Amino acid sequence: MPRPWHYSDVSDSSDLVIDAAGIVVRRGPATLLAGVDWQVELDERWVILGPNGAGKTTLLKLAAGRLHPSAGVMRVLDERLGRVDVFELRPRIGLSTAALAEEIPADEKVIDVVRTAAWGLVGSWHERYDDIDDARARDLLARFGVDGLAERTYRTLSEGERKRVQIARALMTDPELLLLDEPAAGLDLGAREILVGMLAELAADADAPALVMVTHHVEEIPPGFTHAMVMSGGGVVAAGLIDDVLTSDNLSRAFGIPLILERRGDRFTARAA
Ligand SMILES: Nc1ncnc2c1ncn2[C@@H]1O[C@H](COP(=O)(O)OP(=O)(O)OP(=O)(O)O)[C@@H](O)[C@H]1O
Repeated sequence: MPRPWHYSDVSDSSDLVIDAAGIVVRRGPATLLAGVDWQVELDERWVILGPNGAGKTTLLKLAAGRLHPSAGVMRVLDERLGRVDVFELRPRIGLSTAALAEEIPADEKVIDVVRTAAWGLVGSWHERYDDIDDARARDLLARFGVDGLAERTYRTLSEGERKRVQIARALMTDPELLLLDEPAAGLDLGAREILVGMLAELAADADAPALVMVTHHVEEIPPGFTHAMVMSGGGVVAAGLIDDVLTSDNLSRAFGIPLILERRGDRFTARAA
């Protein structure tokens, strides 16, 4: 079976990694996204915020090439969804979601959770790995401070350790775009702060892919994130530079209650007004 991609692949894509114009997603009578415009460049780090049901995960699925718009034009890494072979596009995009994590077999070894991404698999089968795969997987685990757990069974890890393994896995194919859906969900305060610190390091790395992170909590926004989108009811309340978009007004509009957003240094907090 040929490998679907090579680490040395050089992309000739432009700096625009996501270009969404007038995106509508309908499911039966429901409109999940109602005319979303969004552009993301290679060196940008985005956070997407919004209440339950706002359409955040739906937008992330589009960006991951796992959903097509009902209307509008969605280009990801210079490829237009609907015209590109998504199986060629997907290895260029790192994705970490709770739904993907649920597919990891409980008895899988941690190193295999990461390595199998090289084959686009979840769960090892009879695939063979080159030394380069093994070294890359171990480097990524080390980057997230979990290399000492490489031979452990995935199910024996704490939630915080699992989340870090999932992000290491999402980076395995050296993607040009990394999409993280609620990476800090369910973590205790210490585990959250460790993860936020690691994502801040990733955000500061000029060689890192473009980053898009969905979260419910402004406290989880890593330092160094440059842009924000606030969503509500399938639409965009505001999108752009983080300082312009993350305001008490925009959050209050999106969540439907008066909120006060405060920034201290490079971190945010929010509470009811
Ligand atoms: N297949 C579907 N058919 C009908 N409605 C759907 C379908 N999938 C999602 N929805 C609805 O679309 C809306 C947006 O869902 P989405 O998961 O994108 O929201 P979200 O902002 O990620 O929410 P959360 O913060 O709760 O994860 C929700 O109201 C959801 O119930």
